[in-house]
Amino acid sequence: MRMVLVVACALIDADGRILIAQRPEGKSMAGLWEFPGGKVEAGERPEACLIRELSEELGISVKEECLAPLTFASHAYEDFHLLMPLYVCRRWQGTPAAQEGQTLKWVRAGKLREFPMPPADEPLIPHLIGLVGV
Ligand SMILES: Nc1nc2c([nH]c(=O)n2[C@H]2C[C@H](O)[C@@H](COP(=O)(O)OP(=O)(O)OP(=O)(O)O)O2)c(=O)[nH]1
Repeated sequence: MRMVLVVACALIDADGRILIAQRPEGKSMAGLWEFPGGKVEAGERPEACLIRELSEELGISVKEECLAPLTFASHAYEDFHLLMPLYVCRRWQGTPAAQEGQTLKWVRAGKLREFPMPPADEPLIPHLIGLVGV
């Protein structure tokens, strides 16, 4: 099966809340809440991809040394297999604001289950709860 590499990031604020974004209408899995990030382009390093996506999607600037790997998702969708490293980041420049029509929300890790997420993301939640608490 086709393997798709997507990098994603849990931004964590000073209160320990995590930023999620709602996929806009017209995209696959529209309406579901996800971690900011996106597909790694040919020849691109995953960390560079994530820094690019965070800038494009949220208008923030992140330094590579502020990205810490937490875990990854490995999930078989119908038409591709998703491999998605999840980084966490507690330090960035600027204020995250939706640049691409998404809806953003800061939520406690223990509340993530209240927001419908892609099936690949569900196993990530306990790792985030382990990191920041409920
Ligand atoms: N950014 C992000 N993508 C996720 C998450 N969980 C998850 O299954 N995905 C999937 C959705 C998409 O298939 C892919 C990310 O693609 P993308 O955001 O760069 O591009 P896209 O929506 O335009 O892609 P597409 O699905 O429409 O082809 O990874 C997540 O938490 N964050």
